[in-house]
Amino acid sequence: MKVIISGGGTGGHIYPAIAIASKIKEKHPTCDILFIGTSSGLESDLVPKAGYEIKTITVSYLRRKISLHNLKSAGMLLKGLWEARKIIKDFQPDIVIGTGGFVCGPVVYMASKLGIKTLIHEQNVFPGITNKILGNYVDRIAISFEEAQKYFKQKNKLVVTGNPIREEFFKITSEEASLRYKVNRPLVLIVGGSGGSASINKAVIDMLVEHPRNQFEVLLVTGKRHYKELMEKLSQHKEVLQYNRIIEYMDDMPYALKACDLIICSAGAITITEINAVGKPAILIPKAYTAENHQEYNATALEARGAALVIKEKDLKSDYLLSKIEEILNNKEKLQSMERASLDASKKLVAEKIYQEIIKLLKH
Ligand SMILES: CC(=O)N[C@H]1[C@@H](OP(=O)(O)OP(=O)(O)OC[C@H]2O[C@@H](n3ccc(=O)[nH]c3=O)[C@H](O)[C@@H]2O)O[C@H](CO)[C@@H](O)[C@@H]1O
Repeated sequence: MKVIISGGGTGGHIYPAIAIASKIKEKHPTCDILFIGTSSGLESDLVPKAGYEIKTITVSYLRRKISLHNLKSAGMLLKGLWEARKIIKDFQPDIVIGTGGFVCGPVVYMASKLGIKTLIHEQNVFPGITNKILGNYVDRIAISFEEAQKYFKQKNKLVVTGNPIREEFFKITSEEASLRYKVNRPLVLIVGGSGGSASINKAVIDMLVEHPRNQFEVLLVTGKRHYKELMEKLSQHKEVLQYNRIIEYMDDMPYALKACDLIICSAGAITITEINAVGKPAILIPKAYTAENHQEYNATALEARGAALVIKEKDLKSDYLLSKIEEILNNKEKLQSMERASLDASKKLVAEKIYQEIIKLLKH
């Protein structure tokens, strides 16, 4: 069996792609899997680390207005289509899978034009533009939330699977996780998605500068591009680092998430799925600039289930954040009911369901 998987830009598109690849490998150990991404996306780092080969193509995004950039983008799109065609023809896959991000547009489109079976996976309640367009060409559309069905016209192609995440989230025990990350205070993990969030970082740093030593310990993951500047700022506030931990990227998210008592994060769909898998309560701060404001849809869906509290970026102030953290941590009943609701929202066997869809397509 030969499979091409494409998806990239941010972790929210790459980790599901890796989870699908691992499931296929588990079922077919001799299967050949090739990833297609871009050289600038996070995938060129994460995919080889996960043990898979990746080839890169040229991609750009189109802006709404006609501009010099747009003409250049159109040229790059043609180049990307041509490069994708060559890789697909050389590799001869049985199926091509897309997990979102601009890069999977030319790859999955070209595969469908070449008559190869295709499946896309959408992680969010509100679908991304690439997947919405690809919906017209692919054989199957796997979605993660029932609420997403209304945004796709091609009802007969839809299947609700949930978001596939790394197996470790289901396997690690609390004891193993605590050994790695826990101290003698409650642990509050804070992360603004795979790229970090400037507004979350600011509110948290302001909070810690004001209150460096709390009843809880903060483990802040800043995102690589924000780290240096924040650490420079903190050089005058040594006590913040004495009582809390600040890192640029968390390579060990399954352990850190399992070890924490509360997570504060932006509302990326994969992080939310991981939170539910380990049954943690969350404060969600949707990134306001995301396409069609899709993070707010993700966040509200979890809040409606009683597993999260949502703070809009415009309301995010350090004092307010501190009061909400304390309110949740100090109310055992609330904490436990949020934990239960979070676990209840978790979908099981997602990668297996997607794998079964792949097999069905290949049999036809
Ligand atoms: C700004 C933007 O448009 N973000 C989108 C992107 O998010 P983004 O990549 O930020 O989103 P997610 O929160 O969905 O996923 C992040 C992934 O990276 C991992 N991680 C993150 C930080 C870290 O230090 N270590 C680590 O391993 C998380 O565990 C998770 O697996 O794709 C998601 C899925 O389509 C969307 O819902 C998000 O809205």
